[in-house]
Amino acid sequence: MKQALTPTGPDIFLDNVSFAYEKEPVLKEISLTFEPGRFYSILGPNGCGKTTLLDLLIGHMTPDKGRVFLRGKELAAWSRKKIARTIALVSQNYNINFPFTVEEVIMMGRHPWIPRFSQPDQKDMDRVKAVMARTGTDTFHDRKITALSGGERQRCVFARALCQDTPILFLDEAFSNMDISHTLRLLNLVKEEVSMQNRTVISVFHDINLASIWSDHLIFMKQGRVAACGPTDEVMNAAVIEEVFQVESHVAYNEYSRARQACFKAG
Ligand SMILES: Nc1ncnc2c1ncn2[C@@H]1O[C@H](COP(=O)(O)OP(=O)(O)OP(=O)(O)O)[C@@H](O)[C@H]1O
Repeated sequence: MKQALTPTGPDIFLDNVSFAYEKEPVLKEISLTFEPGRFYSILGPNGCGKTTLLDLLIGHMTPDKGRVFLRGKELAAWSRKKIARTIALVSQNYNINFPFTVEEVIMMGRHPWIPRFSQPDQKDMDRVKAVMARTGTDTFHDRKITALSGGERQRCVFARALCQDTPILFLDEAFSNMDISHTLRLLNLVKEEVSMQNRTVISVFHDINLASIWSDHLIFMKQGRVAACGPTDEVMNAAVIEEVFQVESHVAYNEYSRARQACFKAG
């Protein structure tokens, strides 16, 4: 996946990145390239560094070694506002404890685009309405976020990120609390955004089979390193799953889902 940097090149490029919170490195010598208009999924065991990787890619933390480039320019040189106009994150940890309404929370996604000391204009309001309709959050738009179920809240946070209208979208276990119907609805929506708007999506998944159906590329991580990465059809196999998760599986192409799927057995 690694390639030379060019102005029209990748959206994100990591060059030999390492990072530690304390003494032990959590990410070790990671080099990756993310091209525009593709859906990437990051998979791997608990604690292998998936969320930490997304945090580095959005500039919440800086690498101890190596460099991160966003659209050809080192991330360290980007302002917070410019990053917010370029990358939206649906975080695993979204604690909203103030009783904002759903509509107010989704409108927060427009903030990087609203000039300082200004109010949202008609365009912002229209955008929020359109996203609420697409995500099914319009049915509870006036309810307090603090009074919603886990899945409803997650849909609301997803809608806020979509409203941010960024070319790059990070999803960190963004569907973990959603039922299958809402998960499929939003994954189809994301896929549409990737193909119609040329958005780049990087999603952390625990469900290998969902990742396989929706992703163009898979990145398997293990103990802070990239264990395997490449086009989904090439890396979605039993040997990789066993190496990364230490579980046996049977992996084969499935006609119905039109993707390679893994089966597991008890015992
Ligand atoms: N703020 C922190 N301070 C110290 N260590 C941390 C901190 N955040 C995460 N870690 C550690 O870094 C490692 C990687 O954590 P990370 O959250 O990136 O894993 P993950 O792959 O996203 O895990 P999961 O699948 O459980 O969400 C873990 O061992 C974790 O305990």
